[in-house]
Parts: sequence; C-alpha cells; structure tokens
Amino acid sequence: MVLEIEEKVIEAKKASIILASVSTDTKNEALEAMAQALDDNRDKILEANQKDIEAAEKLKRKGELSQALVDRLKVSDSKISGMIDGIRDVIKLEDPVGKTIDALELDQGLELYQVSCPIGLIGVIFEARPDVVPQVMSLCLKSGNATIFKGGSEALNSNRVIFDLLNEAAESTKGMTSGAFQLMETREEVNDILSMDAYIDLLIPRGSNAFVKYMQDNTKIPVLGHADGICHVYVDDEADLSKAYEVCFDSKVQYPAVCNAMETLLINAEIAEKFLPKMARMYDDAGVQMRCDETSFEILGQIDFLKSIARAIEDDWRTEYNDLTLSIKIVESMDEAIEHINNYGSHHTDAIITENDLKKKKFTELIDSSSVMLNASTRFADGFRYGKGAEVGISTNKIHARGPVGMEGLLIYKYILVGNGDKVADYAGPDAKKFTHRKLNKKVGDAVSRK
Ligand SMILES: NC(=O)C1=CN([C@@H]2O[C@H](COP(=O)(O)OP(=O)(O)OC[C@H]3O[C@@H](n4cnc5c(N)ncnc54)[C@H](OP(=O)(O)O)[C@@H]3O)[C@@H](O)[C@H]2O)C=CC1
Ligand SMILES: N[C@@H](CCC(=O)OP(=O)(O)O)C(=O)O
Repeated sequence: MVLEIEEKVIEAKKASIILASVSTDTKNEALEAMAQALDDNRDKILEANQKDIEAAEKLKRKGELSQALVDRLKVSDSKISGMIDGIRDVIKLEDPVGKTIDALELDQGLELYQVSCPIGLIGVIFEARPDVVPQVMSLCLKSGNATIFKGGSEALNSNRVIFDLLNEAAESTKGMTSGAFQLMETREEVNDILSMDAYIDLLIPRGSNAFVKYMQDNTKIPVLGHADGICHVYVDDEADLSKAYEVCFDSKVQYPAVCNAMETLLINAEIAEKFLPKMARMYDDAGVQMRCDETSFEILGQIDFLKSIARAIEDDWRTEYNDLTLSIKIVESMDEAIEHINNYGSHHTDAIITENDLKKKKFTELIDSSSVMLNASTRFADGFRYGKGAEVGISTNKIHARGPVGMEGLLIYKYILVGNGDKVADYAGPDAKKFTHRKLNKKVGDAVSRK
C-alpha cells in the first residue's frame, strides 16, 4: 500500500513514541539484521545503482550533471562493505538514550534527574549519495529517532532498494516498532512536510547553501543545516614542507567530490617559490586544474610543462568545485590567511601546516569553522573518522550541533522529578520548607526502575 505523505508522517510520529523506549538489545539486533540484509543483497543494490549511473552518465554527457555527482552516486562492492561496517560500528557504540546527565536532590526524598532522550521525528533530505541512507538510519535507530528520508533524485533506484532492505530488516526484528522509517521520493513531498510542524521535530537538509536557506525560509520546523564546504589549507612559512605536500595532496585529491575536500590553497609568500612548483607538479599529475592568483600564476608560469593552470577570478575564492579544481593564493602572513578563510570560507573545515606552536594556537582560536586541522588533512572531518560510528552529515549551523554530527546531535533531554506526594505550596509562605539543591551521585534507574 502506498501511503500519502501526511499518512507517512503521522505513522512515523506514532512510531517515534514507541521507538524511544525500545531496548538496546532489540535496537542492536535490528542493526545487525540491517547489515546482514545489505550483505545478502549486494547484487540487487548494484543493479539498482547501475540504472541510476546510466541515467546520470547520459545527463553528464549533455552537460546537465557534474562528475562530482556521478562520483557520489556510484555504489561499488567496497562501498557496500563500508555501509555494512558502518552499521556494525554503530552497534558497538553505547546506547545514548536514557543516560542520566545530572541528578539533584531538591529536598529530602524529592529528586530531579536530567535524562537523555531522542528528539522524536526527524526529516533528513540529502544529496544523491546512497551510502547516506544506512549511515543516517543506523544513527537514528540507535538514538531512538523516527526518520523520514529523501535522497537526491538521481539516486532514486539505489535509495529505494537500500531503504526497503534496511527497513524490512529492522521491522522484522522482534520487539521493533513498524512505521518509524519512511521514504519520500519527490520534491513535492519535501515541500508538503515543511508545514507539518505539528509532527516533525527537526529537519536536517544536506545540500547546497541555496537549498538549506530555502528550507530555513519556508518552515516553522527547526532546521539543522548541512551546507557547502569551501575548505582551505594554509601552508605557513614555518611549515614542514614534507607534511605540507602530503596534507595538501590528500585534502584535494583523495575524494574531491565531497564537502570536506580542500577548495583553496593559501601559501605564505616566504616559502611559495620553494613549495609551490613541486606541489603543482603533484597536482598536475593527478589532473588537478589550478586557478592561480597573480603571484602564484607568475611562479607557475615559468614551468612550461604544467597542463592545467589558469588565472583565478574573484568568484573562485567563493567557489566549491567538488571536483579536481583548486584555487591558489599567495598571502603575506598567517593573519591574511585567517582573514581570507573567515571571509570567503563556509565555516566548515580549514587547516594550517606549521611547526610554530603559537601560530597553531592562534589559528585554532581565530578560525571560525566547525573543524580546524593542525598539520592534518581536511578530509578527516567526518563522523566515522571522529569516532561517532557514522554521521548524519557535517553541520554548518552553530546550534544545536556543529561539524560532523553523530548520535549526540540527535538527542535532547527531559527532566524527571521523583517525589512522594510533594507540593510546591510547602515551599511558599512563612513556614516554607527550604530546598537543599544537593548534587546526587545517582542514576535515574536507581529511582525509577521497572521492578
Ligand atoms: N555539510 C554536509 O554534510 C553536506 C554538504 N553537502 C553540500 O551539498 C552540495 C551538493 O549537493 P547537491 O546534490 O548539489 O545538493 P542539492 O542542494 O541540489 O540537493 C540536495 C537535496 O535537496 C533536494 N532539494 C534541492 N532543492 C530543493 C527544493 N527547492 N525543494 C525540495 N527539495 C530540494 C534535492 O532533491 P532533488 O534531487 O529531487 O532535486 C536533494 O535531495 C555541495 O555544496 C555539498 O558540499 C552535501 C552533503 C552533505
Ligand atoms: N562524510 C564524508 C564527507 C561529508 C559529506 O557527506 O559530503 P558530501 O559528499 O558533500 O555529501 C566523507 O568524508 O566521506
């Protein structure tokens, strides 16, 4: 039976209440069933993905779609293994629901507990990248959040197969609720849910700035935006150049299609002539197109076998290529680099290569980005690599979660007050009882148990 969008949302909202109290064992069993379902159905997933890739390649040939999108869209056997490992990593993580964050005795026998709980029903709208489905579903399931998904239209066949496999595996696990996960497939459905603030607690759009802004401007539902990554690496005059070559190469070339890849390389003028020619040769060999400011163009212009240099224009500093293209600028100082990054960047991920400890400290303090890397690649900005099992995405919001978002970004808390017929009237008037407000070293389970 195909449900209308409002029915899907209402069903997921109802299921979210039950999912919040599903036991850890049941959630882990459901996750294992999901991992197994992907492993057992590799051919089916690859076949569906092949349909999407063929359609995408046709659009690419007409110039209507980028190579970056095709790269993100492609599912390989090793990407499926990555999805399976990701789900199993989430199994290993501690269940974050029901944790006592704080415990306070208000008065003798009157105890207040602050306890973690799921947000409720979350809508996640993401790019044409099928591996997002298992990542987000496993984090949402373990953190007890019902979720309504919508992936990029180019990934329709892949997402449908992966979603159905995961959802059926989860729902067939004994003790799991049904209806907690729903799939949307059209922009119309996304537009319809924008007015469903009575049911949906949080929207997480992953995509271009324009799309995230569109969501923020058109709904009363809180929006946790995951937008573009204009990431920088600054090579300081006190850099260890052997580290600089490695980090700058990895940040640009290892997976250029993703949002944590470097888009602009900033180089201190003092070391530019020494550093840039070798770096440029490495990029040239890897097929990187370089868009250079005047000074870097002059330095590289002398190397006549470079295939791929052009002059940068102002727009380049604000461009997320998501591809093998890089803008290069020579700066006079770290301060100029910091100003450039804070001005042109997207506050996503930025790195410095230097051996000077004072500069490292200053860079971390003055760069206004969700991840700041010291002598390390921007590509590390990722939930899995940050030890979160997987990620919902990389938040470019400042509240309530920033940078790679794992389960901590999917939780809120509630207060549980345990009394014994206590009333506020006893704490008012001339004979008022006094609050003790004493910190307790207790967990909510000590006061509220099912026994
Ligand atoms: N920070 C992060 O974690 C992430 C950032 N990004 C950023 O996203 C960008 C690339 O992704 P791209 O695919 O171009 O993103 P888009 O913004 O084009 O699309 C992302 C999703 O939003 C949907 N969408 C876009 N506009 C609308 C609309 N008006 N109404 C309803 N749905 C809409 C798309 O649906 P449809 O396909 O049907 O058009 C798709 O599902 C890059 O800038 C990348 O850095 C991407 C992922 C993660
Ligand atoms: N988590 C990713 C990067 C973040 C991301 O989702 O980026 P994108 O490819 O723009 O959707 C990774 O490092 O593989």
